[in-house]
Amino acid sequence: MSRSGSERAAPGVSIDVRDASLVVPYYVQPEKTASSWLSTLLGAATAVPKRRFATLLDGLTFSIREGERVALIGRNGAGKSTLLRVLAGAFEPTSGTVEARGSRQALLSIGLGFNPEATIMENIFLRATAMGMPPHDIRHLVEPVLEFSGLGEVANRRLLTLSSGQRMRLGFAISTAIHTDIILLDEWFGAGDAQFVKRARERMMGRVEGSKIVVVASHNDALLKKLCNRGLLLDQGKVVFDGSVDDALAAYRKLYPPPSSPVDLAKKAARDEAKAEKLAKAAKRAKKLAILARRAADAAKGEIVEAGPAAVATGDVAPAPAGIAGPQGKGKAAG
Ligand SMILES: Nc1ncnc2c1ncn2[C@@H]1O[C@H](COP(=O)(O)OP(=O)(O)OP(=O)(O)O)[C@@H](O)[C@H]1O
Repeated sequence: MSRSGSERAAPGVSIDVRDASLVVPYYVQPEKTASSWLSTLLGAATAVPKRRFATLLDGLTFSIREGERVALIGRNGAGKSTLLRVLAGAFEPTSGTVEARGSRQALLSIGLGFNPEATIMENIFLRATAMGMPPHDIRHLVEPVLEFSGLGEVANRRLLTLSSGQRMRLGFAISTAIHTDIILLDEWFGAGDAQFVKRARERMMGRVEGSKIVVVASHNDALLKKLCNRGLLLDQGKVVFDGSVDDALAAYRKLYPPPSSPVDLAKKAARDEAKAEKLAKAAKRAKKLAILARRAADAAKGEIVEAGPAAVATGDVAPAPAGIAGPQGKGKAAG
């Protein structure tokens, strides 16, 4: 790793993670082989699930300072979203510490924290309260949120009457309505109609530019290169590389080489076929040479060879004369 996690904390906006781990319990059904649907049903109803523990984050230590825009890189299940949740304060690490200085805003799950029975207006209040905003600030937030989400006309309808795209708009509008020092983003999303997506992107870029620390988890290399100036590579809940985005992406590709494209696969198949053809030709030539060599050896011993030159020329193995069986060159014709 090219950066040390033991730098001293500087004043200002920062995130310090020290030996943080997150271990969670989960339950698994015991494996059973049932002989009939009835025993399958009974087994499922009576089996006691077993408790296991999963280490989602494993002894992470790093610091993020003002001006840093960190890309979280890693394959599916590496722990990126879990780490973002820990950085956002939604999950407490089971050991170690996470200290964040500065106001934080996380865009993790846009629809999280909504009450489907409450109206859109009420949901704006609920969500903004959950984000820690004082009531007098929330009042100023309502109009801009309704305007940005384009839901002003239906502000008094219950949330459950909205489409999923409309809910996403509302969630996005609320989450990005305020400026914070630290912004935590999970994947770049593109839901909604093209016009909204364009506005959402513009707003997001504005928020990213106006934030002092940005942490973004994404599988979009181009986006990460554009947004970030530091890359953390996660693998199985551990930070396995910390450095520039380009170097982190290169380390990721080294760890998990990308699968070949269909074009590459077709080219490789053609190369393999040509190689196999070459090998077959070489084997045929070797066979001919072996026959010629054997004949020469037989001739030298003064024996009669029972194969015509045409057969040898076409590459076929010289047949034994009819009625006489046995391996070639073993003196079948001599008797
Ligand atoms: N509540 C849970 N109980 C047990 N395992 C969990 C739980 N939540 C997540 N996991 C596991 O933790 C691991 C990390 O998940 P996480 O969502 O952080 O990965 P990720 O890097 O964000 O993946 P992706 O790129 O797919 O979004 C996964 O193996 C996942 O199955």
